[in-house]
Amino acid sequence: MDALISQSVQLSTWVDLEKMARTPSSSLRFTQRCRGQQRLPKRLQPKRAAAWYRPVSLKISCSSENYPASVLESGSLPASFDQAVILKNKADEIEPYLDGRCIFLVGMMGSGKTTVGRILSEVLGYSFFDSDKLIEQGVGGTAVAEIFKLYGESFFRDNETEVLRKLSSMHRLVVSTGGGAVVRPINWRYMNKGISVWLDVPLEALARRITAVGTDSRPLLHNESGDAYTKTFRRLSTLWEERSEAYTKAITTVSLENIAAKLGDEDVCDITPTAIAIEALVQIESFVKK
Ligand SMILES: Nc1ncnc2c1ncn2[C@@H]1O[C@H](COP(=O)(O)OP(=O)(O)OP(=O)(O)O)[C@@H](O)[C@H]1O
Ligand SMILES: O=C(O)C1=C[C@@H](O)[C@@H](O)[C@H](O)C1
Repeated sequence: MDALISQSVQLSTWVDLEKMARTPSSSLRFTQRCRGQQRLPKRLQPKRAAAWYRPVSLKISCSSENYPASVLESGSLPASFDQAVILKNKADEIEPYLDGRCIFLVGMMGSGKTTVGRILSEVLGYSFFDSDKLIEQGVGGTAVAEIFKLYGESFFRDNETEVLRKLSSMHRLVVSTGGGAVVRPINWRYMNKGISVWLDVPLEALARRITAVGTDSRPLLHNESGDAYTKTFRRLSTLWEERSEAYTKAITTVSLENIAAKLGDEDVCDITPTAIAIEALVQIESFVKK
């Protein structure tokens, strides 16, 4: 036990968070889906994810600076409209209301916390942290799957709580949390010092994304049988039953089904990370302006 304790995260020594947080993400790039992409049968679609979106130059886009950022709320977003402009306008509009509060993204594994979190940090001029990565650094660069194997899940969870505690005392961060961070009530005390945002993605879409990138780095998906999609979907369903209620403790929710309905998309997998980031800002706005 002593050995375990001595290996637990010493945040003050393993990473200078304060210093890193003073350096906001530098590359300001925005993304947009390639609309011309050929449709494949659903089960073959996951590989689209990585190539889905292309960078959009903000300089070119900014000509339509005063376009109403509430366009997504009204559900009237034209398919070809430059989402990067809407995103940037919305970020500029709400940033002063945040008062430097951190944004904690929660959601099942594969829900896009890292992808969307990076976009949000860039447009808000915040720093981005991935709590899984911080835990790995704290355990000498050991991968999450290895930490589970060597020391067990509760060791991992203790370190996760410590990381969240530390991050919650800081400002101007966007944090991508681990999929299971919602389970411990104490973590909510830390995350809700800032603004928590639940990315609510249907299980089928999660299973497709995760199958596309593989389950090696996700220890909780290792013990199922069957083909990759089926076992991922099955395990996600069990985790969902255990956790769905916990996710509702988030201060705000971004539902991909709601976005799909607003945009007229029939498939949640067609929603770009940029559109999800816009909706996150819209939801955060309704909380901070309350
Ligand atoms: N809107 C999206 N559409 C399609 N694919 C996406 C979208 N958002 C993320 N992805 C893809 O899904 C996978 C998981 O995304 P990401 O790593 O951002 O999720 P996460 O919630 O941080 O996952 P984890 O909790 O397991 O670390 C990645 O391959 C990413 O490219
Ligand atoms: O859903 C979960 O419990 C996890 C998700 C990952 O982000 C990691 O935090 C870890 O693999 C556990």
